[in-house]
Amino acid sequence: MAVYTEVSDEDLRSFIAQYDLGAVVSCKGIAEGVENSNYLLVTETGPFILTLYEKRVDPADLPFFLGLMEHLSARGVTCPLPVRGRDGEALRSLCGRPAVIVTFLAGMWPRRILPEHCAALGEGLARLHLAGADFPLRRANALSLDGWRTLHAATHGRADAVKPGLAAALAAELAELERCWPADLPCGVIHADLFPDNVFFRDGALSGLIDFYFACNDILAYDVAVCLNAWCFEADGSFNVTKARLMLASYMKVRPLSAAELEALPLLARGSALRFLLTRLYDWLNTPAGALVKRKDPLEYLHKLRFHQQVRGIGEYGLTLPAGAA
Ligand SMILES: Nc1ncnc2c1ncn2[C@@H]1O[C@H](COP(=O)(O)OP(=O)(O)OP(=O)(O)O)[C@@H](O)[C@H]1O
Ligand SMILES: N[C@@H](CCO)C(=O)O
Repeated sequence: MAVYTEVSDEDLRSFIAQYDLGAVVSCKGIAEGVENSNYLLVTETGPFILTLYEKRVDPADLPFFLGLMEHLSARGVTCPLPVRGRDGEALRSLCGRPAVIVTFLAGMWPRRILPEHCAALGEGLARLHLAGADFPLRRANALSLDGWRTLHAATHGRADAVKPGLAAALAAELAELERCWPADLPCGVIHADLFPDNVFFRDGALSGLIDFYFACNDILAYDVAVCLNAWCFEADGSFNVTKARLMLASYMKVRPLSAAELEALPLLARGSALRFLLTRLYDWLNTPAGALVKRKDPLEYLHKLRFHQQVRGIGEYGLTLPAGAA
């Protein structure tokens, strides 16, 4: 469970006194997520989410994340809205951590992913990309090539303890991606972590997106590749081409992908697989025994990386190149 920082009743009462939310009715740690401490906070005026930002969030990035949620929400993308206190500020400090209250989104993330979820996700992702186009703040992707190199250096020495040969496989893949990572694809604001547990559905329809704390400016099709990995593989490791085709086709109805973006997908999917393999590996090796957080399996992403290394064309993702493309 992701509650790294315990908040005492007294600290919470004086924190909430800075808002017009009424008195606290209850505040319970949420047993999901791995990055930040999240609480379901119920006050006299309704439910909210209280987040204390932990390890991977640089406080200097919070204006980008919070501003982005406000920007997207104003353009019809349903996502949490930061709640401002009486002083007009949304971002403050609690228990020595940066902390924010955001609005509560109704809905549930899908525990069993169906093809129709993938179709809705594709459309939602494309709408997010269009809505983010005029967001004025910028944030580089801290978990792209340079960040992977740093994580690689921090995990290299112990990777083989997780799986023999993993260290060499990671070194070779990182070197290859550094050599041929695309430099001229369309960029914009991406979510960068749009896994099923960050997408809520209600009555069968996508009802909202959460967890913008990896959002940044990067290659738009990289976000599509993150979703291919997170949504289109089955629990047994097999790739579900029907889900991929539906996701990509729905995305392209809202924001068509160019031939160059489509051709780059296998490479971008390898990069995305390496990103989650490295962050999971780092956490695997560095999460203290007894921590109240469930470590995610890095090797799931080694398997996905291997899959994309074998892909020879986007036909394997259920698509054909547009007419006239090389
Ligand atoms: N605005 C919200 N409305 C409703 N529930 C929310 C909201 N924000 C977070 N939650 C709940 O808290 C859980 C964890 O939130 P979140 O995914 O943001 O945490 P995290 O630690 O950043 O996780 P991750 O590992 O996905 O990066 C979600 O799965 C959801 O159940
Ligand atoms: N979505 C990430 C965890 C949060 O970054 C993963 O599954 O590894």
